[in-house]
Amino acid sequence: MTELAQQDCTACKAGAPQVSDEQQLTLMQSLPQWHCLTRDGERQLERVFHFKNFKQAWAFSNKVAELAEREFHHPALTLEWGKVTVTWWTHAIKGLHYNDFIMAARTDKLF
Ligand SMILES: C[C@H](O)[C@H](O)[C@H]1CNC2=NC(N)=NC(=O)C2=N1
Repeated sequence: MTELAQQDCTACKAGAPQVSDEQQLTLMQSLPQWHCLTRDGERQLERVFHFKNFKQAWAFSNKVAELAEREFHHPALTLEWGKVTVTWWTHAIKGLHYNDFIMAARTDKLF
């Protein structure tokens, strides 16, 4: 099986299937630093990345933003001194699509 981070996102629009609970369990094994939570009824993937200072956190958040724009799939990013919280989910389906797991794996490669 191709590593998650090597896979490409697929075009996703309203009506696309969310990943099942079983798929989620399997996929999360490749993302040990991430956790799955539910906010406003929507499943999301989230990881907090830690840095020595604000400047390093800022640089990392820029890299994630550039990745998102390239793939046209965008996270929530919370930038703080020494910390970046990255949250992936798919707005169009109000939950988790396979793309979100690919993007989380790609985010790990930027760290
Ligand atoms: C208008 C809509 O948000 C856009 O078509 C794209 C852009 N980036 C996106 N990013 C995420 N995470 N989910 C989306 O549904 C999404 N849709």
